[in-house]
Amino acid sequence: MGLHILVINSGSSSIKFSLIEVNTQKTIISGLAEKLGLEKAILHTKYNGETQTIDLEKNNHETAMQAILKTLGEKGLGKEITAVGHRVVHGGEYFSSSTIITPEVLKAIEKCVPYAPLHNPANLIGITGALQAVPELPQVAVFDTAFHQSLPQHAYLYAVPMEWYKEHGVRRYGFHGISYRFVMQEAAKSLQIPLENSAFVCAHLGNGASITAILNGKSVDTSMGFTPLEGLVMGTRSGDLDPALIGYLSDVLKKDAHEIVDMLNKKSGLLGLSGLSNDMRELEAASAKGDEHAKMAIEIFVFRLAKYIAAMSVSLPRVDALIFTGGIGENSASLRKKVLERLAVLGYFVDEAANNETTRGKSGLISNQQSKKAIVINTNEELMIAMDTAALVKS
Ligand SMILES: Nc1ncnc2c1ncn2[C@@H]1O[C@H](COP(=O)(O)OP(=O)(O)O)[C@@H](O)[C@H]1O
Ligand SMILES: CC(=O)OP(=O)(O)O
Ligand SMILES: [Mg+2]
Repeated sequence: MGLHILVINSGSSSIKFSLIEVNTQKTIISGLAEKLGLEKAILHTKYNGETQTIDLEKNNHETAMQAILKTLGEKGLGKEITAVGHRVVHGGEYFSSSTIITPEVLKAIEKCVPYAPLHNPANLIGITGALQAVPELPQVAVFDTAFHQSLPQHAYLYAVPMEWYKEHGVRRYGFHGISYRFVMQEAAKSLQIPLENSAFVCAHLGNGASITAILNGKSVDTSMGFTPLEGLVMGTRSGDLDPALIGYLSDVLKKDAHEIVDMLNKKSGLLGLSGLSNDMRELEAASAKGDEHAKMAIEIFVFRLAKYIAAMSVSLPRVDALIFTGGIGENSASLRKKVLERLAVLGYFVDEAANNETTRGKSGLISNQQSKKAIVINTNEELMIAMDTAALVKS
């Protein structure tokens, strides 16, 4: 019997889980506990092609973790778990790779809470919930930031007083590293390029969106910064803007800086522009029906992304391939086409047939013979977490 890893991605109001058999890379069972902290928390489970939904007795993360483990137990899967792997969003400068969770590791993750007040507290609750529920199992933390610890100083420092970096950790950290690590390996395999001698620009376009320049398997530049707010236009996040806006808006809206930042995180991006939705699928449907705001939101998303692809190209000596991943990158053929059209100046040209609707959700090249290579790669953050966890537990 191979190693079975329970992967936990604990967010502020949800816990996503999957049980992964590492040797076969199969997901045996997966699910989502949602509406935690709200009125009626529920747990959805997908097993053997069937979906089951149950109400949770209490609406907190501990109850959700217990319910997840109980469900695994009822299906006879509880005893098979070898270890638990957790996604942790912010590891600061403490972690450049995944690590077995010890009391010291927990303390370091706690120290990063002020850097990621939306994410790290939820990650910690997921970890403590699992430690309470299955104290006998090894637990591993896999960080979104770790992959970007290879950033050179010129890419991670902001042009602000140096004391801010030295005393307060003000720098660009970068995120989505779990996805980038998985996707670059898959891209190298698919293009038959050795990873140690490769140069990729990789766009991870999900609800959160970022882009990274990857040289020889290492991050050398990335669009997200001190927090996951910087860079591209996202579902509900603004991405880049003039920081002077925070002072101005604080005055005219009579809100403090934290409230403004909260609105930049939760009420901006595609949602703010369209006034309709943070969801690209819904915006594409609305745009097709003539909704001008949805159309504009998509255009701004595409424009910023194309600009960033150009910028990231400058961080590399050459570009072997442009990679699209994440829910939008993997599924939206029309968005990829719009982006490549803006990149003709860099030598990218779409292959209409390869990039058509029937290739939705599939990995593969989408550029034509004359073009520099552009490729879609499906990400799998859960599998990456499971593989890291298995490797640490084995060693
Ligand atoms: N067929 C599709 N066409 C366009 N956008 C899609 C499609 N499928 C998923 N998406 C978009 O992908 C985004 C979610 O990406 P995903 O990577 O699943 O999110 P998360 O960051 O929450 O993991 C949403 O904006 C969703 O609308
Ligand atoms: C770090 C981050 O932005 O994560 P997500 O895309 O899951 O929101
Ligand atoms: Mg995501």
